[in-house]
Amino acid sequence: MPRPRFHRILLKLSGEALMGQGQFGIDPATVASMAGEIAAAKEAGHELCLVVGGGNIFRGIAGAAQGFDRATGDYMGMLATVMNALAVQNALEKIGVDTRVQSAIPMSSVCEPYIRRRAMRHMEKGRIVIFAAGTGNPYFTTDTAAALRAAEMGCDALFKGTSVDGVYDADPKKVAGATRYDSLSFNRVLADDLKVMDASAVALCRDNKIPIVVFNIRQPGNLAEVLAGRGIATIVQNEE
Ligand SMILES: Nc1ncnc2c1ncn2[C@@H]1O[C@H](COP(=O)(O)OP(=O)(O)OP(=O)(O)O)[C@@H](O)[C@H]1O
Ligand SMILES: O=c1ccn([C@@H]2O[C@H](COP(=O)(O)O)[C@@H](O)[C@H]2O)c(=O)[nH]1
Repeated sequence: MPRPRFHRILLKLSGEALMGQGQFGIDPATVASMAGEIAAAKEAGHELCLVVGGGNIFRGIAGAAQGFDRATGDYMGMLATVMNALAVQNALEKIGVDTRVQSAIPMSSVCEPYIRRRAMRHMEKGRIVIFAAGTGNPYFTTDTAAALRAAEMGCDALFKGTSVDGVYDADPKKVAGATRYDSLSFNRVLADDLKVMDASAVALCRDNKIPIVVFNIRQPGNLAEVLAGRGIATIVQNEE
């Protein structure tokens, strides 16, 4: 069954997707190619805002495992998302797309602070707003930031662009033969503890009736396909 098309979307880009074939950091060619796909989505008439992850640089939980204080590690992770946001902004502006980066941790010499009404105005003017520094709070992730900003911006859906092509009944990177869902309910994701996204993000989308579309952003051309309601992806939504 074709999935619905959505007009205003929040696109969550996993930090890992920016690594390309590398194991760490930012691959400029990968970021440029993603920017091209985002620009095409805008050309196709979608209103877009972005949340960028930081897993290609630093995750607080990994830092804690190495002996960092968890909250300090989380702040380091949030700063990593700012670097990624600037890289995506740079790539978009190189191809003529008007953007603004807004950070949940104010850093006025680098980018705008997050101001909801200002972000809305940017979107009305056709700019792509890139939300950086997650929620600004430790013990959260950029998935929750994506759900929060999607609700605040009145988005019709949250598209999670990641390194797997949907939600499976178990982590497909760990369990051979895991089965992919085409669609499933928020409550099923939570009840089965499916870890493709953290529970707080899923609950926030459920409570605000924002469908989540999980798809593989690493596959060239996939963003356009999935936005058009085609291609391989999983839609998570409320039961009818
Ligand atoms: N049931 C499941 N279905 C699909 N993927 C799952 C599932 N359980 C765990 N995963 C894992 O979830 C990950 C998707 O999250 P992702 O890697 O995009 O992390 P992120 O924290 O959102 O981004 P970042 O790379 O910025 O940290 C995949 O790597 C996948 O292996
Ligand atoms: O609201 C937030 C968002 C993120 N963090 C920290 O940043 C890293 C990177 O984000 P990912 O979602 O893993 O890509 C995350 O591991 C946290 O350490 C945060 O503290 N608060």
